[in-house]
Amino acid sequence: KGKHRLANDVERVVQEHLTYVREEMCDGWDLIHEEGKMKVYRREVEENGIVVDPLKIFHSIQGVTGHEICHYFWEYQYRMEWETTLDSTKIIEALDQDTVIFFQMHKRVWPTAQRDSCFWSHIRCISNSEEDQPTWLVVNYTTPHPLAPIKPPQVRLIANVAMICETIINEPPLNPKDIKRENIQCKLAYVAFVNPGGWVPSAAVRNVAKREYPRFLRRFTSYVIEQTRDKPILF
Ligand SMILES: O=S(=O)(CCO)c1ccc(-c2ccc(C3CCCC3)c([C@@H]3C[C@@H]3c3ccccn3)c2)cc1
Repeated sequence: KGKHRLANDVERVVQEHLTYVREEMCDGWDLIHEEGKMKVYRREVEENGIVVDPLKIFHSIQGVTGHEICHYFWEYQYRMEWETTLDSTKIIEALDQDTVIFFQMHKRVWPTAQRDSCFWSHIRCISNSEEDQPTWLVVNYTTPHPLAPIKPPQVRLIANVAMICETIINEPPLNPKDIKRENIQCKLAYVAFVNPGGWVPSAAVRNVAKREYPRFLRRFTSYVIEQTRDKPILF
């Protein structure tokens, strides 16, 4: 199938994330939260008085693959089962079998006005040298759309989010068919650049972010572990 109208944007943003995720975590990033294997980093950034702190979370999940994490993160039908911060989500356009456009209504976070979001969501497998497992990623990137008009008082979020996953196979058995879930783990990097799209009290949005991102990742990864427990491994 030919290239869709946003194919070049998707390519550019995916490459940016792939370059950026490997960036050293020293300069200017504060470790703001740690629980188990999850490390949450943040940089404090304000644009015109609006908090737009970039956020980076590194996590390692036992028993699931990067493909499985990305599958449940990207697929529409599971979203309301793990996303607790949404009032609604729907696909308003499919650009190809790996790229769709979502429109979402986010639950209101007092005292801020209600947010909505419209973003293309792209899933991709990047097979590097054949001996390792491939890298799977999902990118969610804000885009305007005629079916998602801005409707004040709702405020449009500006989000650029990536979930980038590697699959590690510990002590691979001779026959790949014998790989068990206790031999695999997913190492993920989650990057979120979210601009609330309108004024919010800095302290409020920083507290919400500090609480909600780890909670969302905890809940999402537990959901994937549950969903995949008795299923064949999806590499
Ligand atoms: O990973 S995703 O692409 C999953 C797609 O469903 C994604 C995750 C989170 C957001 C998000 C949306 C709104 C808000 C705020 C801004 C002012 C008032 C609400 C926040 C702030 C950071 C805090 C936050 C973090 C996580 C969850 C909810 N709240 C984040 C958007 C997309």
